[in-house]
Amino acid sequence: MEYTERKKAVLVLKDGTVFFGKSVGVEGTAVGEICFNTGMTGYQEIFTDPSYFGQIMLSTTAHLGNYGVNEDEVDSDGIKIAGLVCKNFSYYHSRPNSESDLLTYLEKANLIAISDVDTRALTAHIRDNGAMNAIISTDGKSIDELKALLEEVPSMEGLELSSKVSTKEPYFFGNPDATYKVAAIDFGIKTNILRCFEERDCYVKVYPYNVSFDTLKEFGADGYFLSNGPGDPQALANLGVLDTVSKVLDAGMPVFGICLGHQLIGLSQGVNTFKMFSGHRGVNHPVMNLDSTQGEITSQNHGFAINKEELDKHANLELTHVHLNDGTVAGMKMKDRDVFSVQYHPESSPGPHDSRYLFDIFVDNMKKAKGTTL
Ligand SMILES: NC(=O)CC[C@H](N)C(=O)O
Repeated sequence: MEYTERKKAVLVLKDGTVFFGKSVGVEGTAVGEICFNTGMTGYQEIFTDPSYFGQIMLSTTAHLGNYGVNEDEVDSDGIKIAGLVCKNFSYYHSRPNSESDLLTYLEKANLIAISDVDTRALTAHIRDNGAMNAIISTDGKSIDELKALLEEVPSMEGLELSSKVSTKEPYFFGNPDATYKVAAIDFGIKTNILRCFEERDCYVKVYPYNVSFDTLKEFGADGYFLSNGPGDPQALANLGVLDTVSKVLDAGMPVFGICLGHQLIGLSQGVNTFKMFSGHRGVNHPVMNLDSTQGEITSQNHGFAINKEELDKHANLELTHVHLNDGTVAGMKMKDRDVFSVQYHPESSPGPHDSRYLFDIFVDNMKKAKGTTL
C-alpha cells in the first residue's frame, strides 16, 4: 500500500489529549502506558525488550524503519511492546545486512502502529504531565469510544507483568563447558544479557520468575543473576518472589541484578520502590560511578526506582551509582557480601558499552568465590 493511502489513526491519552496520525499497517486498537525512548537507533532491540511489555512505545527519533530488521538484533522471541507511535515511518530501508523491512516485521507480530504524529509535542506533553495510559486506534473508532476503552486499562502502578514474559520452563544458554555457571531468574530477561555472560565464559541456566530457591540451588551455580523485566516491582512481592530473592542473597554467593532485579534486591531488604514521574528510557543517560568518580553513558528503560532516602539509611546497602540528570539511585551494593545491582542496562542493547565492566566484576566475584586462579 502506498504511503498516501494509509488510513487515519488516532492516539488518545488518559488525560483526554488527542493526537492524529496515520496507520502504519495493521488495523486495530492497542492500549498500554505510553512511554518515550530517546534512542536514535536500536528500534528492533527496544521493540523486543520484554521490559516494555504492556507499554506503547513513543520513539522520539525522526525516522523508524530506515535500516530494516535483522534477526541478530532481537532481545527476546519477538515484539513485546503493546503499540508504537512515531514521526516518520520508512517503508523503504537500506542496510547491507538487513534481512527484511520493519513493516513486515511489525505486521507479522500484529503490532498496531501510528506514524506522522507530532512526537516532539507528545513527548513534551508526557514530560510535563507524567507517564499515563494511552490508546491508539487505526480502525476508525470514535474518540468517545476510545476514551471509554481507556477507562478499563489498569494503571502500571501495581501491575505484575513478569509472569506474562518469563520462560515457562528452565533453559540453558552458552557453552556447557564454560568456567562459570550462573543461575538466572527470568523476570523478562533480554537475550543480550545472556550473550554478555556467554562472552565471559559463563554457562547460564535461566529459570521462570517463580522458581523456588531450592530448585535454583540444584544447578550448583557460581553466581546468581536477577534479570530486568516489566511491570511494578512491588507487585512481585505478593507472589513470594522477595522471599526467593532474600534466600539468593543469603546464600553468600556473588549476585548481580539489573533493573527489575535491582529493584527486587532493594525491596527484599526493606527499601521501597516508587513510580517515577515519566521514567528513563534512552541510550544516553549519564550516570556517575561513585567509587571511580567516572561518568558512564548508559542505556536505560525503567519507570520505577529505588527510594534514595531509605537506601541512604540502610545499614547494609550502599549507593554506588547515581543518575546525573535527577540524582536518582542508579546502582547499589551490599556491604557485607558480593551483591551489586544497577538500575540501568549494562548489556546496552541498544546503547553504548561504557558499563559492560559490571559483567566483568560479577565474573571476577565468581572467580574469587571459586578460589581459582584462572
Ligand atoms: N528494564 C526493567 O527491568 C524495568 C523495571 C521496571 N519494570 C520499571 O519500569 O522500572
